[in-house]
Amino acid sequence: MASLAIAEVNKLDSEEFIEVFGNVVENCKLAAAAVWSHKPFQDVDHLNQTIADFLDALPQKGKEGVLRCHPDLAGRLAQAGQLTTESTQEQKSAGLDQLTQDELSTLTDLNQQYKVKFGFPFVICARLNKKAAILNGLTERLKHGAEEETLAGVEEVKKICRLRIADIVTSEAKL
Ligand SMILES: NC(=O)N[C@H]1NC(=O)NC1=O
Repeated sequence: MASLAIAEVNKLDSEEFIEVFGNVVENCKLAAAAVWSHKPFQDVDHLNQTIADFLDALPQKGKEGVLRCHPDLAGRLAQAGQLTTESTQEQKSAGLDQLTQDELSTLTDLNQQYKVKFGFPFVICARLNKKAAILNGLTERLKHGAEEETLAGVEEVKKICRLRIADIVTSEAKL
């Protein structure tokens, strides 16, 4: 539900901006707090790019920390109904609330192997993937090296972020 024009975004003070954009990177208000100082944003692409630049500029440990702010797909918080509103919708859109017992135990097992190997959770943009693509992606990405996988995870965070921002900011048609 897009409701804010970029001109209105540019008028938000830092507190309001963090309130509105504090979860575009899951559980990471710091990202919103950091990019606020780059306003005015010319358009929604500029806002997206500023967040992407912030994520890219983080050192390896910072990127890992951002990934660690994400809940497991169909994990403990999902089972307990304790995900953020955004994550709840996203996981639902991928069909992760409709897994069979077998699929759930496969996903739980792969998530666990992934965390043991890399030290952070598997992150993928659930709105752009259905459950089969998520299970395949997880199996494939388990074969990666740590640095490669940190970068893959951050690219997924950017996709999640772009879609969340599209729900908040109207994108003006370019004439
Ligand atoms: N672990 C993980 O990928 N979580 C996320 N993915 C997504 O689209 N929303 C999330 O919370």
